[in-house]
Amino acid sequence: MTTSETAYHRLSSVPSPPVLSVEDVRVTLGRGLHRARILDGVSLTVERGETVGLIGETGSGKTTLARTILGLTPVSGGRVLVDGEDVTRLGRRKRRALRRRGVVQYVFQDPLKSLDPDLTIGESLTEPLLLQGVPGDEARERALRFLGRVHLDEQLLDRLPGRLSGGQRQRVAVARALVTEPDVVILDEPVSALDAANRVQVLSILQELKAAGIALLFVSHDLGSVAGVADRIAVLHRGEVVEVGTTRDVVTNPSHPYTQLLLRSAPTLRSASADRAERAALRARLTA
Ligand SMILES: Nc1ncnc2c1ncn2[C@@H]1O[C@H](COP(=O)(O)OP(=O)(O)OP(=O)(O)O)[C@@H](O)[C@H]1O
Repeated sequence: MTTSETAYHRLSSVPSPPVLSVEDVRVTLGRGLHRARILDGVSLTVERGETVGLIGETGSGKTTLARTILGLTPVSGGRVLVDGEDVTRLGRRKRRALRRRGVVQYVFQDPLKSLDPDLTIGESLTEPLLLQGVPGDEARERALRFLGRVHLDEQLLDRLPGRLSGGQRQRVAVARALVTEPDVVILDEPVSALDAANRVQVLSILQELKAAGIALLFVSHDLGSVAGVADRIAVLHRGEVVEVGTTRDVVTNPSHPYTQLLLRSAPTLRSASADRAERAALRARLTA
């Protein structure tokens, strides 16, 4: 959907379907004795222009869900609709075509994974567009525009990623995810590897993208960084969504013990660090 179509849907009374709809997804991975259910009946939607935070501890299945949305991990049940198209049923050729269209983009925790170390920043930003057949001049113009959107100077265009700071690299990775004007961007721990100053900068860029109506799925173990950006939060625990609600509701009135535990472990959301005994008691309830 183009930007003007998105604006039309926002202004008109025509209900627009979610840009991303994960429906009762089950994923089983591993072989033999190590085979395990990693996602168990996960459902989640991201509406146009909405930012959804997906939070959960290490091993809860966040990256597996992100990979499933990208069509990289096969499902054993359920479906994933991107702009109404079930990406779990696509053949390899259609999946590649969908990827080339850049409808869903992905930003990794480590920006070096999103950026080819041998390509200049300019080449990294224009590559997805040239693959789509966008003419060189237009691709360069767009690359420059999106570099500006992440508040980076055009002088960086000729540099290699290795000559940028971690924070600059992550902003380039965000710009690269945006150049194809995707319907939804998945950000997998986008600020976890950054220092405090860069974290604040990237989070404020995410706020701007959100204000510009780009749909974001912000994946993180850190409720604190997600809460400042997300409209809604889904909590993943051992492969199941145990709670989903508006950020305000989840933060002020969490219903699941696991969410309560995450909140008590997020010092930025509490005036004082929580009592260790309180957290231990919640953990005991979860493992009981
Ligand atoms: N290919 C695989 N085969 C078997 N098990 C896997 C595979 N990939 C992931 N897992 C397991 O699935 C579970 C969820 O992993 P996943 O990486 O999705 O979690 P996560 O929430 O993203 O964690 P992290 O924050 O550490 O990245 C883990 O227990 C992991 O060991």
